[in-house]
Amino acid sequence: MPRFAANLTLLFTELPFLDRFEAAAEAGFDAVEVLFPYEDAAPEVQRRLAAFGLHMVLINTPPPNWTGGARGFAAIPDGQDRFRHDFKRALRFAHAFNATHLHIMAGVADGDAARSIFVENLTWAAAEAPKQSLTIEPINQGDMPGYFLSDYDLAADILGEVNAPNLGLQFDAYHAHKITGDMPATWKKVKHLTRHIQIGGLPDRHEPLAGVIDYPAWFQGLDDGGYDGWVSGEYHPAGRTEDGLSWIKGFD
Ligand SMILES: O=C(O)C(=O)[C@H](O)CO
Ligand SMILES: [Mg+2]
Repeated sequence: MPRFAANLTLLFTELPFLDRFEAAAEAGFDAVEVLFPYEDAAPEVQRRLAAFGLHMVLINTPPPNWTGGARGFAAIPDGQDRFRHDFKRALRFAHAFNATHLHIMAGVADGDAARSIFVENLTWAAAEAPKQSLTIEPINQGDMPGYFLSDYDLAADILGEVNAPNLGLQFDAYHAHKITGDMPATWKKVKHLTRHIQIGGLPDRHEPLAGVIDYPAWFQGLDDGGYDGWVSGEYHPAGRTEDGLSWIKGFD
């Protein structure tokens, strides 16, 4: 089975944020990710990671206000100062947590100006943080209307143009199905670009079980294909988080 991580922004929300680390460790996870770990003091998060033997797989560059606010600044033509300021801050958090990946959020934008500023900002970020793995993630338009990056061909083109060794694709299987209608075929096209995977069930982004996407078969394919990155559960549990974790235990 792949190496699994728990997204603590979406999982274990029965508990206050800082208590989710212990719950994830007790449920059998060795690693976690947190979309926006900017509201709690970094040393407190570090303490929880160490206390429960957890690795931080990923954090995101910050939007100012996640609830109904911006979705990032990397592709916003007049948002370059904001993006660079936020990126440096995000990098400090990523270093403090020893996070494997930092996901750069593009924001809501479209057109040629957005594409060129995205390439420019990614090129700058990759040079600014040569030792940090950076990712970009296509997100479906239904969940995030107007998000700049919602196309895998565009993501592949941009990665090719930036051509930085520390920048790669974040492949969210739930978004991939929503965007292309054929997640396994999309995976085959982009797996060579991918450095992090997230998963969730279809159609409602609940547990990643067998269904529209045959997750048991796909996990086997990841193993057979030698994928050695993390696979993170990023979904809204249908009930109690602990009751829906058969996917980390071989679907028993
Ligand atoms: O929406 C997702 O799938 C993500 O992974 C983003 O990081 C933020 O929502
Ligand atoms: Mg995702």
